[in-house]
Amino acid sequence: MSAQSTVSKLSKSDRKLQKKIAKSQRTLLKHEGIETSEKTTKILCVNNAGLDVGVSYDEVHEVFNPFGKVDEIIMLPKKPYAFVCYQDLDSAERAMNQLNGTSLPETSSRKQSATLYIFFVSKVPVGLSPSPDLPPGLVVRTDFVTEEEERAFLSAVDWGSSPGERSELKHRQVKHFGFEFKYGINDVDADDPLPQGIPPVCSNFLQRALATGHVTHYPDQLTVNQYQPGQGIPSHIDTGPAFEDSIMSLSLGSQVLMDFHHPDGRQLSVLLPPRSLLIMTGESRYVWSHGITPRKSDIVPSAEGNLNVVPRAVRTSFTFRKIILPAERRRREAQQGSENRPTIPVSSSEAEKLETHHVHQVYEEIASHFSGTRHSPWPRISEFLLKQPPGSLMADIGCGNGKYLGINKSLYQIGSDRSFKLTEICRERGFQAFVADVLSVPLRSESFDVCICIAVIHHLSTEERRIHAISELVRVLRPGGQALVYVWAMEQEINKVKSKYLKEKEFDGSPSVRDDSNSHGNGCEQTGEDSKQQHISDDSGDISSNSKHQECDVVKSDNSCQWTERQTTEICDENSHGIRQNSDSKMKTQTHFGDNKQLDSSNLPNKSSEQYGKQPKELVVHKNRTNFQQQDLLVPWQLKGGARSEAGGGEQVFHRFYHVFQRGELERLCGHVTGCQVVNGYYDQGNWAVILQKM
Ligand SMILES: O=C(O)CCC(=O)C(=O)O
Ligand SMILES: [Fe+2]
Repeated sequence: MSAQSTVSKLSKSDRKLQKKIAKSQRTLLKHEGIETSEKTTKILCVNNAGLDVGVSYDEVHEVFNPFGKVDEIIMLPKKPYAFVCYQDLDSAERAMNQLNGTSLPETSSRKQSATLYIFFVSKVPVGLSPSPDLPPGLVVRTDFVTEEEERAFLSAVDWGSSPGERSELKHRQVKHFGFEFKYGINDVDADDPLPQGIPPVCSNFLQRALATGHVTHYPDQLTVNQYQPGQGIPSHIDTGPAFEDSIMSLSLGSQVLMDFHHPDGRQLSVLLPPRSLLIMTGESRYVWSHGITPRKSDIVPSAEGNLNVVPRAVRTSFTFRKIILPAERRRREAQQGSENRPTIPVSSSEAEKLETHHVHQVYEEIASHFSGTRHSPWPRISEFLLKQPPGSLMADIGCGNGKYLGINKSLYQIGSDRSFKLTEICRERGFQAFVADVLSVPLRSESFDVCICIAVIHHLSTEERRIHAISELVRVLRPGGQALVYVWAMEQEINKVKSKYLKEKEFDGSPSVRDDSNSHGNGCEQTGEDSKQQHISDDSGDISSNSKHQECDVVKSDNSCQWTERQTTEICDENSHGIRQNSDSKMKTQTHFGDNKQLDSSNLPNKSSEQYGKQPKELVVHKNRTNFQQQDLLVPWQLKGGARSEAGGGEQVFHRFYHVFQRGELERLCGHVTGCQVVNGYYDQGNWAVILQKM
């Protein structure tokens, strides 16, 4: 019988189901990179059985378990699908045949019934199976110790003795040798060695590890971690100033997938088989964070290319490090302090670099915490929006968490922000938002009646770039259209009246996040301390940092994605240099603004290089709630009250670049942009504002 005649024999409802399944497959392939397998596999991808649909783990188990032994159910935060992994192919096939197209009924957490569309998978999202690539500086040597050595290592650790040297952390058991790693302070005390040094059983192994050439110092500190199946370690970077560069981890007893995250959003999972040695140096040690997602099994491709679910057994890892002695540490810190302090950029490429590190990456990291402190719209901005005639087309360039997108519901409005995570928050709140840089707004010229740009331009680090941003706002406006621009003012005290930003200090004597009324990205709190690389395996009970990565690194849910794409293309100027997210590489935060030709070839004044000559001028860290001492500075943002960075928490203090504006400066910059005029300029609570009109 030909395939054609089989198809024609299908009932109408079967054909409808086939269509729905095919559509579901296409969506998951396009947006999540999940490929359907033609062959039967043990792993089913079940669309509409995910957490995002309001389906629980128990429900999935109850429905799929009757068809055979379920090894693992994997559900990812904010995803509409689940993976059901069976022990054998027959069970997976039976479940597929019986359940495809059936529905889970409505529940209190699910307003509608959920129809299941199921297919076999040959590939699972990044993070669930090992990647062939490794972060730079990372080496994995398989079979580095024999089974006999493995047994000897394991029996050298007496878990029962020496209370104080051993701790039962919520997610694993830990024992230290040489020096205790103190999780409370994320550091070691070099002046307080433990009575027991690295066990002699390790000597032979350590000689061999040094002979690989990847390790430069003989270790003097050992942390033994023991994980039961289902346990893990939160994502972290081992404290930079505490240990030398090379860190080694020997895996014993069980395989595990170790997850690596780059601050730009890339993520990889590395398979660590039992008896393998992992060595982290350079970028993989200092820039990427590593962690283990608490799961009972790992998905590992077999030699034939099938996906296998491999249960985890008890895994014991020996992590060897060399501590940096206090005098050397002080010397390095002093040297680093003078070398690494960012300077005021004198070229476009320096400016890009500074903004990447001290604006874009910071907002990506602090997005949720930042958004949580940004609720109340500023009255004069609301007033401006409410004045716009119904049906006007409004763009909010640098819309943050979208707090101005819902003010005037009679407008057609769209937001853009450089931070992917902030646009995601906008979408969760039901607003349209896309990722774009203010220097290259992918909106058609002369198409908007009104646009606002609140607390954005002060994050640009040269005058050319600030002028260019204003010219982008003017470009998208139709003739007669108006733009409202707000920037942070250098003057925080006018006629002896202090801004709310300064006054906040007097409120309770300490800076806090309760400065929502003074929003616009300025309100922040300070510690006065410089940020440090930190070891954050605090095990304070929160392992959510791991799942957070998965949440934020996968592509947007298909509905919002299609919706946003459609809206963007409708008003997108083909010729503008828009940022597009690269959903294949999942490098959301490393999108660069396109073509800066306009910027470099323009005859705009190059103030920065003239002004500061050839000597690099260091950026100072501003002390929050005080008057500004200079115009270009770094403003600290501290994650507080249990807030964690999106990358898992390592650094708690972030520094954002600001150029605070002097009186008249914003108007002067607008004067460099042709085709517009300033119709109003005013001071509003520590900010300078202008209303520009396109001529
Ligand atoms: O278990 C492992 O392999 C890693 C342990 C680790 O990262 C640590 O203790 O810092
Ligand atoms: Fe570590």
